[in-house]
Amino acid sequence: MGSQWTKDSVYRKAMKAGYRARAAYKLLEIQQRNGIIRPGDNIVDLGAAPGSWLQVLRDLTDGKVIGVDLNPIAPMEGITTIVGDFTDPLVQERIREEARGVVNVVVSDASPKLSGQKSYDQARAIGLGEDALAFACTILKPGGNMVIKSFQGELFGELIAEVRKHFYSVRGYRTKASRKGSAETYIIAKNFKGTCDGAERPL
Ligand SMILES: C[S@@+](CC[C@H](N)C(=O)[O-])C[C@H]1O[C@@H](n2cnc3c(N)ncnc32)[C@H](O)[C@@H]1O
Repeated sequence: MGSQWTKDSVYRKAMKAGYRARAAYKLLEIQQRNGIIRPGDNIVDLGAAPGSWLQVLRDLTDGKVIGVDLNPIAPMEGITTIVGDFTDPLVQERIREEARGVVNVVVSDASPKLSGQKSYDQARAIGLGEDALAFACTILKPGGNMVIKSFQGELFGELIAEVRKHFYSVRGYRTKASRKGSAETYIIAKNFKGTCDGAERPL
């Protein structure tokens, strides 16, 4: 994960366990506390490289798992990977084709390259969360669940309000595996209403 990821104890634990990144523990905790994934679910993972969430997802479901990232993801048995920008309509079309009809869960751990300028980085991260939500609304099955990586800050409230328009149950959740002092907060959205703000649902 580049130089942002120092070799702290969670990192060392993850490497020992065979995970590709320490982020695996964030998803494991999210699942344990929020039960977003059921066995048999078909899942799309946005911003999936290097692939530790995909490793966790593979163990949680027998359904189809699709990982998408700007960067290549080293091959993983039983996982479909797509290299591309998930906001690109052509990439979205490929995801739809691979999903072949039913997506029960969308998880997004996507984050932009950080510039170090706090408010600029937060605005871009929130924008990416909005993009993930807009896309998820076009592929998720009604009743489906979603996880969106986000950051606390002035725009966080707007994003969570937007998510609430589309899901019956929504909460912010900070994982213990997140770095100390980080504003990182995941939005846990359950029970998709099936509405898409007038946008077409191609599936
Ligand atoms: C924190 S990493 C994800 C770690 C991953 N969950 C794991 O467990 O290995 C964030 C990823 O988001 C990706 N990303 C950012 N914007 C993206 C976009 N528009 N489309 C696809 N991937 C994106 C980055 O390339 C980066 O690999």
